[in-house]
Amino acid sequence: MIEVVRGGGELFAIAWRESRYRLVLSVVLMVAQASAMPLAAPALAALADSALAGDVRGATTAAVLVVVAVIAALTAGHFAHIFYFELGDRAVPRLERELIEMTNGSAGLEHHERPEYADKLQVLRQELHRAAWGSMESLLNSLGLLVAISITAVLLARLNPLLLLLPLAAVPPLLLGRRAESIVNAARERSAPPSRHARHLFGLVANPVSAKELRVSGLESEMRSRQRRAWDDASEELWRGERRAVLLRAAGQLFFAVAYVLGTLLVLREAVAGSRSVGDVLLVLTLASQVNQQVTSAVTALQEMQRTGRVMANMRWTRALLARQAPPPPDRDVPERVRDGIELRGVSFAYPGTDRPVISDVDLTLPAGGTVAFVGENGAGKTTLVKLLCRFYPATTGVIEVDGTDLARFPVDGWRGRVAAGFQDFARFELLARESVGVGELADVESPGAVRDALRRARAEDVLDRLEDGLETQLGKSYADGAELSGGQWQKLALGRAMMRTEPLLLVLDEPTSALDAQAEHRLFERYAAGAREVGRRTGAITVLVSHRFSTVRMADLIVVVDGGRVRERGSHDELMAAGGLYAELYAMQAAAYA
Ligand SMILES: Nc1ncnc2c1ncn2[C@@H]1O[C@H](COP(=O)(O)OP(=O)(O)OP(=O)(O)O)[C@@H](O)[C@H]1O
Repeated sequence: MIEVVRGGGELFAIAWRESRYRLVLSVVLMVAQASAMPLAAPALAALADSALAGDVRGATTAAVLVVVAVIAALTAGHFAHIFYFELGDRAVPRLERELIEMTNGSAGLEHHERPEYADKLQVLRQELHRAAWGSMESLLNSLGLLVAISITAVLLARLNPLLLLLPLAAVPPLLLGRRAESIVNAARERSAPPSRHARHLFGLVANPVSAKELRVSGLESEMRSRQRRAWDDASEELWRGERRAVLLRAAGQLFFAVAYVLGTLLVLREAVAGSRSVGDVLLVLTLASQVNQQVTSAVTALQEMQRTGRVMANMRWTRALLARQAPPPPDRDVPERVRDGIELRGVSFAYPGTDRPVISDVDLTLPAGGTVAFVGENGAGKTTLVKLLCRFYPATTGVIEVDGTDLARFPVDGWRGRVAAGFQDFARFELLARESVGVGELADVESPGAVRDALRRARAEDVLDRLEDGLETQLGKSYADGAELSGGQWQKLALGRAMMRTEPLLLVLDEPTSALDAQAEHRLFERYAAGAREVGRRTGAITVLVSHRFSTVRMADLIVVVDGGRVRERGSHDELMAAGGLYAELYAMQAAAYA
């Protein structure tokens, strides 16, 4: 209940900030609508009694009041709708903006690793529109209902205090309604993982990129049946919750129906005994049926408000999670150049939500101006080391220092502004080709010269030759006239993007050329290494290269062999070959495979 009140209050505050006059008008009109019907009941009773007594004047006045009340009940809500619809419409983008800013504007990627974050985000995505705007309606409805219930209670109490039990009979349906809602909520959260899995499988089956693999491996029907099973699991979970909820709500309504009949009989008995008028019987019949209506609306409004409460609570949870993740306030400026190097001391790391360390006790120096290659088998921890260097996550223990200063003391944005990176799982920006590359350094996105230079450094100019309008070609299948590129071409553009920063302190190339053939990669890195040394002389920039191809790796100044999250060997190619360890073994194996 506290969550409902808190969520309602937060929504009210958003509406107040968005437009005060719309909020005030909505409240006034909704209250007018809600109180009109209970007020029409005594007017109707007076009409009946006056008519029976032959009092034409009294009957006419009462009839006018009834008409006015009915007109207000029929129209005020519609006018209110105009205003609160706009309020809801404004609240949605406001909440969406906050959600986008929270999830994308945070410093790290930690939250993306948490399953409970994924679950809450899914609920938020599904419910945000409905909650923001449906709840604006139910918030105002609830206010109106509160007024209507109060008027009804006073009128009933004047007839017979026992009738006050009638609104009280609304409590069990309310409680059962709440219970039903939490059952549905729990079912929804339980169904989120299988439903996410089903969506993922649907994406795989529908995606042209995976379509090739699925067909070659004959996986289509297996994927379809898995997708169906996951969907069935999610639906079954939801339906089970919904069925239980419906039964609980029906039981609550039945309870109220019995109370309604008893209440009516109470006044009818007094009327038969002559102590009550026909108008009184009419009054109780009308009011009691309204109480029923009010209860149903209150339950619905409460359910809707619970949804709002949950959305707002999820927003608070996400806000708090991201606030916990916020890095400590920076107290050092990012240096203009790296003098000595980057040093990892006793660095260990486990992904958030897991306790298995994937990096253990790493002590490593990446010398300024040098090219360092990380090699090792799949899952060894190479990419994780790169992510730590980019400050996507803080190390669980240990410290990473740049020239003796803890990396965590620099502003995250400042550090990232001096990191250039190309990843194996690169993004495909379906923009103009110039923008798709240029966003690597936003300040130069409008400069065709800077973009061409970056593409040259990435040896990716040839991609432009195939584009009708060169740099100004729209890319991507989402556009009718968009040019679709091959995987290798997209990757070359991503590499060009990584080359947009001309003065990085750290350049990370995490298998950014896996879609290229080994020779192309080798040539690219030869040329690149020469350029990197040049930049290295100027800014002390360190290049970190992750590759499985030893022909590329061997040209690095320092090769680090990562194995099971630990540094197993380090040295130049010649030193490691002479040592005859894991590197020499892997090198020989690959050389034999290519021979
Ligand atoms: N987001 C994540 N959450 C939990 N564990 C992860 C996550 N990403 C990677 N891991 C685990 O961390 C370990 C190291 O993975 P990492 O991607 O760093 O290896 P890698 O050496 O780069 O492998 P590859 O050569 O296949 O790219 C693996 O056991 C992997 O399962």
